[in-house]
Amino acid sequence: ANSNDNARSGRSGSLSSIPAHDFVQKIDVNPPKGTRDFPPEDMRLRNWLFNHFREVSQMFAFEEVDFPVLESEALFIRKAGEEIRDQLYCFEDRGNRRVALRPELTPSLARLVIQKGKSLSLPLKWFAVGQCWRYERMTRGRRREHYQWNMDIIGVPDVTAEAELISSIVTFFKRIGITASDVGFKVSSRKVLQEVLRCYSIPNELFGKVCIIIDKIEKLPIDEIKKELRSAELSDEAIEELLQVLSVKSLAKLEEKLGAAGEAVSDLQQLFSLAEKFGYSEWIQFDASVVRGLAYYTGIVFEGFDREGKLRAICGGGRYDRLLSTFGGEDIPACGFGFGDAVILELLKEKGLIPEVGQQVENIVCALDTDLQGAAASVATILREKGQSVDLVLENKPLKWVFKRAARINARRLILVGSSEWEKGEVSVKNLSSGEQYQIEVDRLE
Ligand SMILES: CC(=O)Nc1cnc2ccccc2c1
Repeated sequence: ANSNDNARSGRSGSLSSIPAHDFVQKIDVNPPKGTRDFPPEDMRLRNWLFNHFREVSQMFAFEEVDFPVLESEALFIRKAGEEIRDQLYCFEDRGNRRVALRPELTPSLARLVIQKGKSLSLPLKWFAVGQCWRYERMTRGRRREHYQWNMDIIGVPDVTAEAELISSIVTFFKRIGITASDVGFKVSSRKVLQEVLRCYSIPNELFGKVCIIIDKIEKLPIDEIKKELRSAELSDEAIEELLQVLSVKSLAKLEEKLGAAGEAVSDLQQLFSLAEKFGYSEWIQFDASVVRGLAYYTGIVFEGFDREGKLRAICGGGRYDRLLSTFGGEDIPACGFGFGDAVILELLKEKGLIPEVGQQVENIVCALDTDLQGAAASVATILREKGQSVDLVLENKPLKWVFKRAARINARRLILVGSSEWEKGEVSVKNLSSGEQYQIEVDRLE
């Protein structure tokens, strides 16, 4: 039995005579593997970032939504060989239900759209900022959670929707000081793959799987890619043609290859001309090799990248016109993107753009002796009712301590409640930036 048992059974004398600390097992005070705490300074930076996510979303008239972090596992079971599936944080709950911590937000959004069905008036413009999870063997020491900003447009079949989404991300980048020389967007369409596969009469079911294999093209040796494509029943001829098309460097060359009649070329041409109207042409480039690693994309796909090539993709998205029917709903055209909270902070660090977000408190209020603690509380309440922030000193502390705290919380002014002033209904105020000092009736404080 461990020492706790002794304590409980009292075998070793009465508890009070023994310091409790002998018995309590120290728990691990770190957060679970792959997860983070957000102490105040980190939380201020996170709020700074998420406030920009929200302000841009609202500037584009998107409405905020959210979903449970816990979903039925079935929502994420796809058979296309995605990494996100291999790392699903899934388990059986105490009701023997197969559940999962969401690895992404889009399937939950699709579920809610189906649930709401006809009561929704299209188009929907929804955004969310939510924590997403993956279960990786800690061999890779990577994080198991991150926060993702998503924006989705549901009910618009035109590439005007994708153009709008890219515009919102460009707006976000500009707000935080990132320029077109720092990052760009690689843009392509999965209809390119579709048109090639159709020439080789590859069945549609294989489309998702082929995309997931192609998405690994920069991570695996080309022979491995070919091997996986062969095991997906593609002929060598189809594989060669596929890899050929994926290396096309311009929209003009693509048109030569696929002809101008196909949707792939016309969608991309429309997107690039819209980009000009939106004013973000210098942010985007055609890159046939972009397919993204999610099986459900069906059209335009794009990803934000750092031009120095040091970091992983900053964000990514695309059109997913067939997702709802995979859950038994009626298909509604849709597109969206996901923007994680990790890579962007690495980029901001690289560019020296991490903002100084200190605590900002307007007032620190302190009673000069204990029998004025109530008076100090009433002063704090008056100021708070005027909408001001107040750090009320809650114990009888020496002035030296109060000044140190005032500096640490970056208070604008110090309000001292002293007996002689209080008898006149006044307090004494010290402006902590100018040093100016004066007495004033509390009601005249603003
Ligand atoms: C760089 C990083 O933290 N990526 C990350 C971290 N956690 C995740 C959790 C779920 C899905 C994708 C994830 C991706």
